[in-house]
Amino acid sequence: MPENDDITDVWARAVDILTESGDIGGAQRAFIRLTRPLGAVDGTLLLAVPSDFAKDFLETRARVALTEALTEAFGAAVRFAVTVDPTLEETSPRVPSAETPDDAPAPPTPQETRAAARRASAVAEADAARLNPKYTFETFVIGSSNRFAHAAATAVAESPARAYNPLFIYGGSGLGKTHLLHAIGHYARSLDPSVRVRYVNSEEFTNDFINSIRDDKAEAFQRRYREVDVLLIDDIQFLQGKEQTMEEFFHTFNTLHNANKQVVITSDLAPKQLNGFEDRMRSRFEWGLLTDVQPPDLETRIAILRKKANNENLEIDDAVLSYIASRISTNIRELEGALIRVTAFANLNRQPVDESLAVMVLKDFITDTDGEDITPTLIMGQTADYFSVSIDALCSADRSRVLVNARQIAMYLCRELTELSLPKIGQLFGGRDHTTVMHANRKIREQMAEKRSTFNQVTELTNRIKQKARTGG
Ligand SMILES: Nc1ncnc2c1ncn2[C@@H]1O[C@H](COP(=O)(O)OP(=O)(O)OP(=O)(O)O)[C@@H](O)[C@H]1O
Repeated sequence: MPENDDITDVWARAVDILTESGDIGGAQRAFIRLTRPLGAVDGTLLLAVPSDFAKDFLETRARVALTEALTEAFGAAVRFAVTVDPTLEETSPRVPSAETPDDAPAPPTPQETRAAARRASAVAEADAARLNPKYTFETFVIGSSNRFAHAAATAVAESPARAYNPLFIYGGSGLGKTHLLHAIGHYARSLDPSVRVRYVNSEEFTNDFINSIRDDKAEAFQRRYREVDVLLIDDIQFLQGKEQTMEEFFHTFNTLHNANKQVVITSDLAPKQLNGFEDRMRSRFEWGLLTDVQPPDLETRIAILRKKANNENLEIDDAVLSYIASRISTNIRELEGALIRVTAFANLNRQPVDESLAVMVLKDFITDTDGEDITPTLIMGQTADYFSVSIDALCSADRSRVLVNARQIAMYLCRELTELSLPKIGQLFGGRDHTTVMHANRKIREQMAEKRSTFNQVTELTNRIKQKARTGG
């Protein structure tokens, strides 16, 4: 986080990124223009807006897009908190006034910044949970493959630290572990808004820990993870081999557990199979409840697709959903990817989504993936080639239109075709934050349904990548 002096510059950059992304509509930009950055406290940027209405807008409709833009502008994960300052309405240069430059708001004094920090700290608390609004129990489909994990997750959210502690959920990629973690956080907070929840992927935890040592901020780091009621830690397997971080996590875990605070952990493997973890750590993972998630059966896959379609207001025949569900069986992320492609194609061509269209669109997408070895290097190499750019440029900070598009497509394909986590993908693309990858992913999904060129680029590249992987690269 830069010094407060630089905050105005970085804020201006974030506003540019946000505007360029097209995520915020014309009328809504007024809210952004009225927003003033006040300063930074503990990784949280404090923003002031003139009304509750504007605050509500930033915190709900604009939350994801703004967080992503800020993170990109700062070059590190950033949260924001919003405070209402009615005097901004009069002082904001809504109508630029060349004659009265003195009307421009004066930069806040240190006292004002501190006061705003105090006012905003409650908001920052809510922000710190970092939960994806889409991953709730309402959007989670229950089937025999995840019934037990779902029940355990609900029990933990209803009575943190009193049902099972820790709750350890394990299973293959794309089977809903992250979704369940976030759902626990949402539900626990809906039952008791004062519950302090924090979600973190173990790779972010590692980076945060390393940065805290570098910046001599160990205390703030410990506060972040120890002063919570529910700690949700995703993909614990990534701590493997990171001795110091593991040690830190061990103490975090003990502190929370001793203080009767809930810990929920996910992993790709059961504790016993987690190599590179000390026995004392593995045995703690088994103190509470272990539960796995399995690949969903056909009925559950169809139900998941139906729910996704309903949530997106898409009208799709059951025959189409059955067809997609019958062809993709192991990974729910891939199942969603197939649905997106089919509906994007139908939308672009103004055609109804029927089975023959699904068969046609997915003919290359659904291939026997056995033996395929799709690596991020392969994806980056093929994407760079396709757009006639270099891999270095893909990973650089260059934000020219061609590169932004190529980079976002490559990130999207890494997410869809490999099992890499969001932070890992961000790291591969020049040390970007995981929210940048999330943004790219969403952007390309949306663009595929709106721009034929994007749809074609993604389809063509997927085919090339799968082809290369099949023939051994
Ligand atoms: N039972 C379910 N109902 C609805 N959607 C689901 C369900 N299970 C998974 N999904 C969706 O599938 C996608 C992948 O799930 P998620 O990211 O939670 O998987 P994961 O097990 O954490 O994978 P990874 O180990 O790769 O991080 C998400 O979009 C999620 O919403």
